[in-house]
Amino acid sequence: MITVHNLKKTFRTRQGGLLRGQTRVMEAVKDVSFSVGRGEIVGYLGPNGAGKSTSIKVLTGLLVPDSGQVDVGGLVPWQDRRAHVARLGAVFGQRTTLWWDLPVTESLELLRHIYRVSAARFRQNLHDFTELLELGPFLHTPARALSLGQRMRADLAAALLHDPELLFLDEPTVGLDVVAKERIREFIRHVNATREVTVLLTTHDLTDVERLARRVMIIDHGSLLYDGALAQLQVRYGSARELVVDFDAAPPDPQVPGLTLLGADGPRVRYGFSGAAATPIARVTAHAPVRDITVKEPDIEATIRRIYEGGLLRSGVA
Ligand SMILES: Nc1ncnc2c1ncn2[C@@H]1O[C@H](COP(=O)(O)OP(=O)(O)OP(=O)(O)O)[C@@H](O)[C@H]1O
Repeated sequence: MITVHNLKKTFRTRQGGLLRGQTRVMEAVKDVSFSVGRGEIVGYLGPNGAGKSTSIKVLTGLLVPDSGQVDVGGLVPWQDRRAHVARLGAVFGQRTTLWWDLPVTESLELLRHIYRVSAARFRQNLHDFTELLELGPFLHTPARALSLGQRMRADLAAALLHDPELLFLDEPTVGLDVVAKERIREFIRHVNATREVTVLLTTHDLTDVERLARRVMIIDHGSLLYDGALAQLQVRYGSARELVVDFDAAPPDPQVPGLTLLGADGPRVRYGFSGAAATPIARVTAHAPVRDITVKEPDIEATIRRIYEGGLLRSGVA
């Protein structure tokens, strides 16, 4: 569906202040290559200023790269803009594509004309999305009067009305409460599964990624640092699993062979380990009488933070 090869995009800006007049060159995307198959959901992650929006803008045809090849379903986005745009949808959590003063239905009706969606197809999609996203109660409300959650649901319907093959989602759950977030994610999963829509998801909410994407790409300073399975990221770069043990009494020597001692606080001792928990648990219970044991899984948020902070993978794409 998407093939990107050696993509490079540089911005040149005139400096102000002391450096007035000098040109600053910012390599927003340095040398990025990846491909995404039809029907995949891929999380596209990176800290602020990493190069995500720039690469997405190239993929949507809004920006022309300095060099590199991009193919989206057989088209070059910035060359075949009209045909390309007809096949993609986008939702930006931070802003709406709906007309601010128009009732939602009228915005959808306008989009139907812009995208030349047949009347029958429009009726069917509107019916499906109204049901799935529960749009009914606010279809006749102007966008400006919608709650954030309602606005996001209406925007999703608007983005999918013309049956795009590819959907760009930029912070689709930002600012929503947990229930509203889950609803949006459920809908995205549904359209991906039933319509085979390919989804590129940019978000700072890692729960979105965990719930939706099996694959993640991580970009920083314009270079792709990781492209692979989310689960593999945890195995390779996550911190160890943790065993929290409550002994009957504080053990005189909390060290247990084969386990990494992380900390001891009276009878509660924490150990790090990798792999299955059975052996570490057996070792601990053989060490001293135990009252309770819990296994704490490594936190994806912490893993990604470590990658951003330490440039853990900077040596190349994993
Ligand atoms: N039009 C532009 N002119 C000059 N510099 C730009 C322009 N657009 C982006 N940049 C710079 O390119 C770099 C990458 O920006 P980009 O917007 O792609 O990052 P991002 O990963 O999307 O960040 P965020 O998560 O904050 O949206 C940044 O240093 C940014 O300042």
